[in-house]
Amino acid sequence: MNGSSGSYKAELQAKVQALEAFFVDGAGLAASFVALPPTEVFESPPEHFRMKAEFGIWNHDGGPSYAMSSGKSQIVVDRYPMGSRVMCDTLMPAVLEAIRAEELLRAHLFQVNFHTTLRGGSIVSLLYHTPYDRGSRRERNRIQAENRLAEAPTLEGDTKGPLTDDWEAAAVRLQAAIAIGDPAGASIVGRIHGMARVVGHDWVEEELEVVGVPKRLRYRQLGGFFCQPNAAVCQHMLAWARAVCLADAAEIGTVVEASREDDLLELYCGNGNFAVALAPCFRRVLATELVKALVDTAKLNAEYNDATNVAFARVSAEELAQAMQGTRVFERMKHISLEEYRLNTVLVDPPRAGLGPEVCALLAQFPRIVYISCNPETLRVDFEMLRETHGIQRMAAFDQFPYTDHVEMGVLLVRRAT
Ligand SMILES: C[S@@+](CC[C@H](N)C(=O)[O-])C[C@H]1O[C@@H](n2cnc3c(N)ncnc32)[C@H](O)[C@@H]1O
Repeated sequence: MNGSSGSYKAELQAKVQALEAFFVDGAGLAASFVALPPTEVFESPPEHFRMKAEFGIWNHDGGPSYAMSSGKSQIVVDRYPMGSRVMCDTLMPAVLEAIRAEELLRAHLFQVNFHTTLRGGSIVSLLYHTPYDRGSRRERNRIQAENRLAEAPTLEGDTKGPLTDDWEAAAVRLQAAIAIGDPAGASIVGRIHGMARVVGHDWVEEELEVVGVPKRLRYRQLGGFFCQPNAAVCQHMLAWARAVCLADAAEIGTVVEASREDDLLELYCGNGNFAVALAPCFRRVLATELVKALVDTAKLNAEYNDATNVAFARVSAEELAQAMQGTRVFERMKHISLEEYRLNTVLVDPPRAGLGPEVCALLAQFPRIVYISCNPETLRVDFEMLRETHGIQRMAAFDQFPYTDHVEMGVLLVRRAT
């Protein structure tokens, strides 16, 4: 990356062209793709766009350094201008200085993860190899539940094992050093095998400005769980999804003060990122997600933003399909009366693996599908199923990952009249 905005734009243009060609020229797919709508392209800032990044720790003669893998080799990273400003200018130098100075922080450390925000406030996660017997499963569970390692067991004779009380004291010193450069501060989290010792919180709070939303949206984001990595582009994604949902509201419901009179179903809702931003556009929203910690965070985020018309359920997309077909009943959905919803729009934002046949069959029943995809290959496979009933009406490329081949897509699929 050379950081010049000219080269950024040229790279993005090439990426979008490749994406369009991929959809039009795909083997056996050309016939229904030739009439693609023009791609709406949403740029990233050319620098300091990544809110989250992970670095390996490479120990060499000059002391530990940050490293990233490139093919089979490791590249030392001295400066990382793709990382957010606070990550690049404050956190990375402070953490490196601390781990060079403090054996307690350095011993068995193999990775450092940064999670930052536009609002201010960060998490620095230090990941350690386990140098000791972790004890019985029951004991591990107890420790995990407390989210602390009050008396972390150490290797016999090794008084410097990770995550001891002495480690915590060193983490507190690191936290204080970071606060000198960044008054919003950082939490320091030591992690070993799913267990964590936390100095501060294992979460951050973000605020996003979304076109059409009068107040900034406030989100809690959990350390170690999914959230959109490029906050500036995430703001575009949320604004686009709102515009797409409202654009032809009159076709299905009646537009009342820029909101629909029908309801939204969301699958793969994560921490409520889309649900919260889309709630004012709909009468009601039913949002579902597999991971309990994310569902709990999504509920909190709905509260933060007065999104009182959103209900959440912890079910997988496949389970929801079964519930909607009436083939299974879930205790986890007992607070939801599906028959009370007027669901005409469904929004999906699946992981890289895409939707699969069971979920596509559910989606095919909806007049409108908003499909956010981090993997154009699986989007195309899913569309092979959905093309029987739906055509692509809008298509967007969100440049979440500048200077890589990856691109996030948004597609509005509308059911063809029969
Ligand atoms: C790409 S993330 C999108 C999250 C959210 N839309 C956002 O913008 O932050 C995909 C989400 O799907 C969830 N997930 C993965 N497999 C799932 C499944 N089979 N059913 C429901 N949710 C699933 C993950 O836990 C993750 O939160």
